[in-house]
Amino acid sequence: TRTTRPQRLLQAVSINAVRGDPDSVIKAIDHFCKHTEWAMNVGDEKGAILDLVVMETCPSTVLELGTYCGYSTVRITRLLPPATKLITVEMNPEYAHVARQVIQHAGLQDKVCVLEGESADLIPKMANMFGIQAFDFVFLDHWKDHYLPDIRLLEDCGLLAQGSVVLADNVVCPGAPDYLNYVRYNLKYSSRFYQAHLEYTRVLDGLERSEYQGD
Ligand SMILES: Nc1ncnc2c1ncn2[C@@H]1O[C@H](/C=C/CNC(=O)c2cc([N+](=O)[O-])cc(O)c2O)[C@@H](O)[C@H]1O
Ligand SMILES: [Mg+2]
Repeated sequence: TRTTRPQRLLQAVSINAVRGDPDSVIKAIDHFCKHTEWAMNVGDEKGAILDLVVMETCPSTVLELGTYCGYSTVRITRLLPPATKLITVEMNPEYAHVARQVIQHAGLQDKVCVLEGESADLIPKMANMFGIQAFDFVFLDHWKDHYLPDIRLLEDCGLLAQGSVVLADNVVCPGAPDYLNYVRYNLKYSSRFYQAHLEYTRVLDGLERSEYQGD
């Protein structure tokens, strides 16, 4: 049977990227998506904004929803100090398997936990599973209609604290209007928009950074 896009992306990484070198993994995926086959990774332009927000946040605990092939997982984790942990949630077992191999190729497997399952099922279990209080940084890049229910679930589970930063991909394209409305017109968040383009295209898109103001 034909290979899947994630499998073809992984093959490009294993052929073109240097083992243990996260930047070469990122470059190999961006090259694959620009010259061979588009894939829904956050990409290089929005990825540079993601890098800046991660670096200014200096998070100790990180959550990502929607691992896909692990591109943004590698982007974020390569910037984290040794003691930190990143939890990334992926409901598709085949994508999770590809992501684990991409993360391993980057040499970042010891700093990442790829959790297989649906975010709504796993979020309520995280505090106990990992002995954490709150997430310092959350990256939303899963189904766009899950952004709003999942940020509310994170609040209800006490997994956001004052200063927690939530960064959401694709708030213009494909868009997450209910989520945007919630974080922009709600005193619990201080929100700002970073204009950019949809990965590997000239279509307008952007990221929304929302800082939790505390209960
Ligand atoms: N509730 C949940 N729990 C766990 N994993 C979940 C989940 N919902 C979705 N996922 C996973 O997250 C990824 C989906 C991403 C949707 N992005 C997109 O649909 C998307 C589309 C475009 N686009 O169309 O141009 C551009 C982009 O940057 C995009 O992120 C898939 O790997 C999927 O299995
Ligand atoms: Mg995205």
